[in-house]
Amino acid sequence: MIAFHRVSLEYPRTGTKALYNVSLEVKKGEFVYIVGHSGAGKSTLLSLILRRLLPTQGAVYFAGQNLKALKGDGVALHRRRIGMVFQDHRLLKDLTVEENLAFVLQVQGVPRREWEGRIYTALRRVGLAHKKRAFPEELSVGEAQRVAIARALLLDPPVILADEPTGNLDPENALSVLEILKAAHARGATVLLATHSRELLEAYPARVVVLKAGQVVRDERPGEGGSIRVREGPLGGGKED
Ligand SMILES: Nc1ncnc2c1ncn2[C@@H]1O[C@H](COP(=O)(O)OP(=O)(O)OP(=O)(O)O)[C@@H](O)[C@H]1O
Repeated sequence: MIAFHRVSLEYPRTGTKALYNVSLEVKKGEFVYIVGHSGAGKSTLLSLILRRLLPTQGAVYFAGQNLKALKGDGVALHRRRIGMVFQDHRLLKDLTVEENLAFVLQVQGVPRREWEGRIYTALRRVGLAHKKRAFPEELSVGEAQRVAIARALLLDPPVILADEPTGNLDPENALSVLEILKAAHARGATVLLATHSRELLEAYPARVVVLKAGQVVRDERPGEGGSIRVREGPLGGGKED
């Protein structure tokens, strides 16, 4: 589904080498944690999949297609295949929950007759159908993040990228976000989740890719090499191992 072939990424303005020679393959339907210290390159890796960035060297493939070859509409169509969730909810504050979701459907050209059903399904999946008329500031932090996930899942994208989606949440809300992502995974989505949270990895063991200073230093699936437990260091405890 997603493949990195010897990808390096240098940010041109600062010369920061954020990724170096990363090769990685994620199969359709996999659930993958991306972990590593702050600055290890997790967000950069997700931005390359979104094609917000192009590699300085190497290539990123999505469903067999080199993302570098996408032009014009191709980029927008590519991004439709991806549901993106960030640490902050990024909801539009002057729109209600249902208007926030309708806005996405409008932008994506979904026929108006489908809006109500799609919005209801998406909100029900995150347990917030009863909040459709609330404004973002009338929601708790956890609820707002669940609405943001509902928005990301509106078009049933085959791939979900979540960049530290539980970073602002208490453990209970973090686990409910994980449950929603697990359910999307169970419906067949490929999920990449960048996180510092050891609790998530323990609550739902899955493949773990560890980045350190822009390189993949570990890549383990549950049951492989005995354990997927990641040591104290790479989860962002602040000290290098
Ligand atoms: N737009 C940018 N321009 C220049 N350098 C950048 C940019 N974005 C990130 N970097 C640098 O690239 C490196 C990787 O950053 P990245 O955001 O990918 O790390 P991360 O693992 O997601 O960190 P965090 O856990 O703090 O979000 C860091 O050294 C960072 O300072």
